Amino acid sequence: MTEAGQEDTILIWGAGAIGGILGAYWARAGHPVLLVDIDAAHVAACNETGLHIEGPVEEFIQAVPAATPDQVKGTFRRVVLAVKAQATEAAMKMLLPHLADDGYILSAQNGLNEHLIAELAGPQRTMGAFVNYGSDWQGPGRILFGNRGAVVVGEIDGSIRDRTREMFDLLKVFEPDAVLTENIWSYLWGKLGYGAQLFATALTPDSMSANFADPDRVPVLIELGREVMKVAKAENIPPRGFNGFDPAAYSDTAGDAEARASIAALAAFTSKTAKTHSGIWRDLAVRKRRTEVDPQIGIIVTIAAKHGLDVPVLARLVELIHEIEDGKRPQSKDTFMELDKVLRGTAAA
Ligand SMILES: NC(=O)C1=CN([C@@H]2O[C@H](COP(=O)(O)OP(=O)(O)OC[C@H]3O[C@@H](n4cnc5c(N)ncnc54)[C@H](OP(=O)(O)O)[C@@H]3O)[C@@H](O)[C@H]2O)C=CC1
Ligand SMILES: CC(C)(CO)C(=O)C(=O)O
Repeated sequence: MTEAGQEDTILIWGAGAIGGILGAYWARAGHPVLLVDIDAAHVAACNETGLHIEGPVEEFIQAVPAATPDQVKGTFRRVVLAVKAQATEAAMKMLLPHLADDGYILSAQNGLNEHLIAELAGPQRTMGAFVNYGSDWQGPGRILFGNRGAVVVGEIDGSIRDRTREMFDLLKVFEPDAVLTENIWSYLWGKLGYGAQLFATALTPDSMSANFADPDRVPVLIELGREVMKVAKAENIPPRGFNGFDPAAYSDTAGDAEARASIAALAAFTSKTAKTHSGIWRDLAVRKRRTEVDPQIGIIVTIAAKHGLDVPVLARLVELIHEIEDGKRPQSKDTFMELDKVLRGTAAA
């Protein structure tokens, strides 16, 4: 599909909601891009009719070359990995033969995938990113761009290199307010806090905003933020805020008023998107597939245990998501309120 020697083409591995948007914007701006996805129908649609970006942010159709993994030839200097976290290892095995020795992989994912990428590709070939824009893969060749959101790039060792500035400039093509950081882990841990809250919203059929606005659910949402921030502190990471999520509001020195204000800000931010529900909700309710709960939330429980910390609400959240995945529980407010029982110490042993 792509000839050897085309090292400057940006390879986007995983061309769904997040990768597809990046690819469409970069291609429109004249950057050479190749989308790679295991969904053959999506690849065919991108090649035949172009990628349709839909929704309130911008609507356009962009021609972008696309390939399935087996069709990719040659090596590339810049690879963006945008698969779900649980697909990282399999995708890495497919893409590593195509990564130039002096190239890098940018993780445009939720979670701490940069650790696994660094293990497999080497820390020198790993770059971190935090993305909080909202998008949904709708079907072959169609992606909803629901809302703009924070976009941050940084090296995993905190250095700022020519390649980091180059990627920063590329991200600004797509998101003018993108940020270049010397501490990408701060943002990734901030997103883990927000991510835990989003996983809880996916226990119900309700929108993200309706969950954040429900007074019954606020204590649990606050506690999830607090548990994640406690673990971040033990890891010596000072989490950064974005788009209504204020990590300081969940610290051990903050009171309920600060935490409630952050939840209200999240209710407001999530009310202004065409992507009304999280990707987790979508995996469960629409795509009927397993979620990223183990690499995103399970990993926090594991890290907490290493520090001797108790995170019972996070641990129960992992169980409840698995029970929904396994068809043992519905997405309902009752399921959400199982977390409240843990918080109040009234859960059955
Ligand atoms: N969507 C959003 O609004 C946001 C998502 N994120 C994060 O971004 C990451 C990507 O999520 P998102 O774009 O939503 O996910 P999508 O499922 O929309 O896109 C991922 C794409 O990668 C494909 N894929 C899976 N395995 C491989 C592989 N081995 N090689 C090539 N392609 C593969 C998938 O195919 P198939 O579906 O057939 O498996 C799918 O088309 C996740 O970590 C998510 O949490 C972060 C912020 C916002
Ligand atoms: C923050 C959000 C909701 C995208 O905006 C997300 O990360 C998700 O869908 O999981």
